[in-house]
Amino acid sequence: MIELKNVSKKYGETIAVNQVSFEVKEKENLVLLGTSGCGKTTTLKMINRLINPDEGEIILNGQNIINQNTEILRKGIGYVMQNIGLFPHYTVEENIAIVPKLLKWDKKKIQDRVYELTEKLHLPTNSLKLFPNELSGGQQQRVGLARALVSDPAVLLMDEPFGALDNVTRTSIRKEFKDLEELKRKTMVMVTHDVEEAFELADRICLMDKGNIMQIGTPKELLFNPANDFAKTFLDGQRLALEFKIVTIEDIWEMLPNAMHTTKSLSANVSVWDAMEKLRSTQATELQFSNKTQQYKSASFDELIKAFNQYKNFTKHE
Ligand SMILES: Nc1ncnc2c1ncn2[C@@H]1O[C@H](COP(=O)(O)OP(=O)(O)OP(=O)(O)O)[C@@H](O)[C@H]1O
Repeated sequence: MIELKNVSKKYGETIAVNQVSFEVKEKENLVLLGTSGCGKTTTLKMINRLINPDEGEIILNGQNIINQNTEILRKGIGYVMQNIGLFPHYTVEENIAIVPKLLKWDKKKIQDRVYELTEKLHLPTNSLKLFPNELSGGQQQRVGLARALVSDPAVLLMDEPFGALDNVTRTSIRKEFKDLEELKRKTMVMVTHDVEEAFELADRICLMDKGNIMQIGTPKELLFNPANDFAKTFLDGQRLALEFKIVTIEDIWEMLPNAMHTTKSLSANVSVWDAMEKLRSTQATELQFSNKTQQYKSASFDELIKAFNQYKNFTKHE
C-alpha cells in the first residue's frame, strides 16, 4: 500500500533521513519511534509531500507519488498534525468540514458526517459551534482526529497524535482510539517518541536514530530479538513492563496448568499484565482462562510469572 525505497532528505549538512526503506501493508499501523530529531516527522511528511525527498521513491497504491497532483494525493490521506493544528478562527464544525468542502460535498452530507464523527469520538454536540480554544486539550485532539477522518481516507498519517495531552488523558484517549472501528480499516503511519504508546498501538514499529532505521519489526520482535545494541538499549528502561503488556495468555498457554470448564473464565487474548492486574484488583488467588478452541487453563500469580519466564527463555533462544 505504501512503500518507501531508499528515501533521503538533507537540510544543509544535516542528514534528516538517510536511505530509509519500508513497506506499510493495507490496514497496518506502522509506528515511527525514536528520540527527538531522529527524522520521524520528516519521513511522515514526505508521504503526503509536505516535504519532498532529495533521493528515493515513495509508492502509494502502486503509483509513485511524485507523478501525482499533490492536492489529489492529500485528499486521499488523512493527516493529524503535531500540536493538533486546528484553525483558531474556525468553529469546531468548520474545522472538521474543511476537506468535505474542498471535495464539494453537499451541505446535508457534510452535516451528517460531522455529527456521526462527533458521536463516535465522544465530542459534546454543543461543542460544534465553539472555537478550538474553548475546548479542553483532549477535546481538541478529538477534533483533530475527526478532521483527518472526515472523508474516510484509506491512509492516515499521524504526528504525535496524543502529544499535547497530559498523561492520564493520553492513556484514556489512546485506549478509545485503539477500539475505534473506523480506524481498524485504515492504513496508518504514526509518529511517536513514547515507547509505551508505540507498543500499545503498532502492528510493527520502525525504530529510528539519526535519520537511519535501526530496526523494523513487531513489538515482540523488538523486545525479544533486538537487531542491534541501539534497539536493545532503547527499550531497556521499560523492558519488563513492555514484555508483560505484549505477551498474552495465549502465548504462554502451554505452560499453564489445565483447568475444568468454568463460566467465569477470561479470554486468552488478555495480556499477562492485565491478568496480573485482575488478580491484584479482585484479590483472587487464581484466574481461569478460555481460548478459541474452548480449552481451559488456570493460573495463580506465581504460575503466571513462571509460565511468562519460560516463554521468554524459549522465545529468546528460538
Ligand atoms: N525545516 C528544517 N530545516 C532545517 N533542519 C530541519 C528542518 N526540519 C527538520 N530539520 C532537522 O532534521 C532532523 C530531523 O527532524 P525531524 O523533525 O524529522 O525529527 P523528529 O524525529 O520528528 O523530531 P521531533 O520528535 O522533535 O519532531 C533534525 O536534526 C532537525 O533539526
